[in-house]
Amino acid sequence: FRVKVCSLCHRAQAWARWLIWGRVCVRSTYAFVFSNCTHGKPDSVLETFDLYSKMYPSVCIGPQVGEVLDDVMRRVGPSMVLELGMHCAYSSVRLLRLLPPGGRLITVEIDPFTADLGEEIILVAGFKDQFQVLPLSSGEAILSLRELLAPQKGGFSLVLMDHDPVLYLKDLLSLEAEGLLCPIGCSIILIHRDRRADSVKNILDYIRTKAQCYQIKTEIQIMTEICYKSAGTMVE
Ligand SMILES: C[S@@+](CC[C@H](N)C(=O)[O-])C[C@H]1O[C@@H](n2cnc3c(N)ncnc32)[C@H](O)[C@@H]1O
Repeated sequence: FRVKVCSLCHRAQAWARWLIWGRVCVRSTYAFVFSNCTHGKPDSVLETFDLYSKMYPSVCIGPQVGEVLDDVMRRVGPSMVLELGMHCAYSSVRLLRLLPPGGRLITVEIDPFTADLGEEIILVAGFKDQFQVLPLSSGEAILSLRELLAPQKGGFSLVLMDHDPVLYLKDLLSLEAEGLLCPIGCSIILIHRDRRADSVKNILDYIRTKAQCYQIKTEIQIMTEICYKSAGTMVE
C-alpha cells in the first residue's frame, strides 16, 4: 500500500512539474521572442527562438532539424500542411515561410493557453491568413479536418508530427482512415526525441509492413521522413 501511495505521489509531482514548468517555458519563450525579434520578419523570429534555446531549455525542433525540414518543404512544395504539436510555433513559422502561394497550414495544439501564444507568434512573424490554429487534441482535430479541407479535397501533402510519440501510429491510422493523406504523395515527418522508444519502433514497424504505400525516405538525428502514396499510385 505504501509503495502504491509513493508511486502516486511521484506521479502527481511529475504532473505538477510539467504543468508549472511547461507553462513557464511557454510564457517565457513567448515573452523573449515577442520582445527581441523584428516583428513581421519570420527569419528574425526564428533567430530569436534559436537565441532563446542557447540560454534556456526549449522544446523547439531547432535550426539543424529545421533546415532539413526546410529542404523537405522546398522539395514537396505542399499546398496543404498539417502540423500536430505547435507549442510556441517555431516549426509553424518555419513551415509558413516556405509555403507556396495559396498554400495553407493547419496546426494543432492540445493546450489552449499554448495555442493562443503560438498563434500570437505566427502573427508577430507577419502571417495573417495562410494558417489556422486548432486548440484540440490531435485525435479530435483529425476527426474535424475533412470538413476544413473540403474545398481542396486532395488531402495534406505534408504532415509534421511533433506532439506525443505514443499517438503517432494511432494518428497516422486515423489520417489514413479519414482519407486525409494526399493520395498522389504525402511526406510525413516524425520528430522523435527518443529513437529507442517503443512508440517510434511501432510506427516504423507498421510502415515496413505497408511497403505498397509507405517508404522511409530519410532518417536523421531526431527526424524520420516517410513518403506515402495510396496503393494504386505507388511507383515501384
Ligand atoms: C515538442 S512540442 C512541439 C514543438 C514544436 N513543433 C516546435 O518545434 O516548436 C510538443 C507540443 O505538442 C503538444 N501536444 C502534446 N500532445 C498533443 C496532442 N495529443 N495533440 C495536440 N498537441 C499535443 C504539447 O502541448 C506541446 O506543445
